[in-house]
Amino acid sequence: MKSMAFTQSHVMASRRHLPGRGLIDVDEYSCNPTQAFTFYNINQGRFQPPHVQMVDPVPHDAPKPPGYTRFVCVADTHSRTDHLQMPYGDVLIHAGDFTELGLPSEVKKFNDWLGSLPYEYKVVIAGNHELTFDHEFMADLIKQDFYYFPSVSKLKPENYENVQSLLTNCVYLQDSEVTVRGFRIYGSPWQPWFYGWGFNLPRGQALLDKWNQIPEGTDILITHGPPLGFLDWVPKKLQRVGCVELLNTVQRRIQPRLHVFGHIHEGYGVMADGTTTYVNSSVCTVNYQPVNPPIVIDLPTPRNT
Ligand SMILES: Nc1nc2c(ncn2[C@@H]2O[C@H](COP(=O)(O)O)[C@@H](O)[C@H]2O)c(=O)[nH]1
Ligand SMILES: [Mn+2]
Ligand SMILES: [Mn+2]
Repeated sequence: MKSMAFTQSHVMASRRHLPGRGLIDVDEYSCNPTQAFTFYNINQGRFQPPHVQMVDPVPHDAPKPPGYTRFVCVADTHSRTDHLQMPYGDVLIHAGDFTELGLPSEVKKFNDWLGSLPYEYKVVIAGNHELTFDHEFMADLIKQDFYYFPSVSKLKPENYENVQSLLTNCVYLQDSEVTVRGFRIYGSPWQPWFYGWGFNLPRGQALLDKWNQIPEGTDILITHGPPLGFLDWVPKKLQRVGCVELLNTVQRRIQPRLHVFGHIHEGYGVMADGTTTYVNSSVCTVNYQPVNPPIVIDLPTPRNT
């Protein structure tokens, strides 16, 4: 795919030509995303240029155009922010996996880092590594005889029950929304089951039930995992692992301007489909080295703000 310079006018022009928005059903290829990608690519050209393109992110030193809001997107920092160079911007978005295990000490360290950053707004969701944020996961964990996560298992409930309250330096979203600078931003931590971490759900109806909670009119969607076909390739397995129902929800119902995620560290980068810009902002590589720079995206600020 060839790279293009991202312009919002390109997006606005293409948005008008999309088919009507509809209710999403479970996809027939839901449980096999690699097969889904192949089928939809060959039969529908769904992931092909000219609509689908790689995008060059905005250089960190580029001046912000007048009337725009600058978003600085990160994910998968995994408690490794000490040497991260953060660019200028208005709104920080963190798309989950800010810790290794969701230990309160890690959450406090992350919150201190957030407090040191100058952004006007900081919007954060959890990922599968924020184990203590998933109450059902924690309830199951403490019932088990064999503990997969010993340092988490030995936490006392009173030390993690209100772990969200440690995030005093950001807006934390969990299947919820916030409006900043006129942008409606919705965040959700869920991703397809993979080795029983936090916020894991089976592919199909269970995940679709979560995506059905995303309100129409959402401008910016933050999820931890990618949708099918956008920055979701796992080279070591030769697999696409994005969520098919998330793709259908994004393209056919929500059509946000921006979708920010992480989780698949190998997929770091930016793509667009003519309506939505997709950002995999994983800072860590697959070997958990925090070397990928934050991704900057400029969007025109809604006029009535
Ligand atoms: N084959 C799959 N690999 C996956 C999936 N989800 C994650 N991964 C791999 O793990 C790393 C890191 O993820 P993390 O959540 O532990 O930080 C990711 O980069 C992939 O290599 C999956 O569903 N299928
Ligand atoms: Mn991660
Ligand atoms: Mn993850």
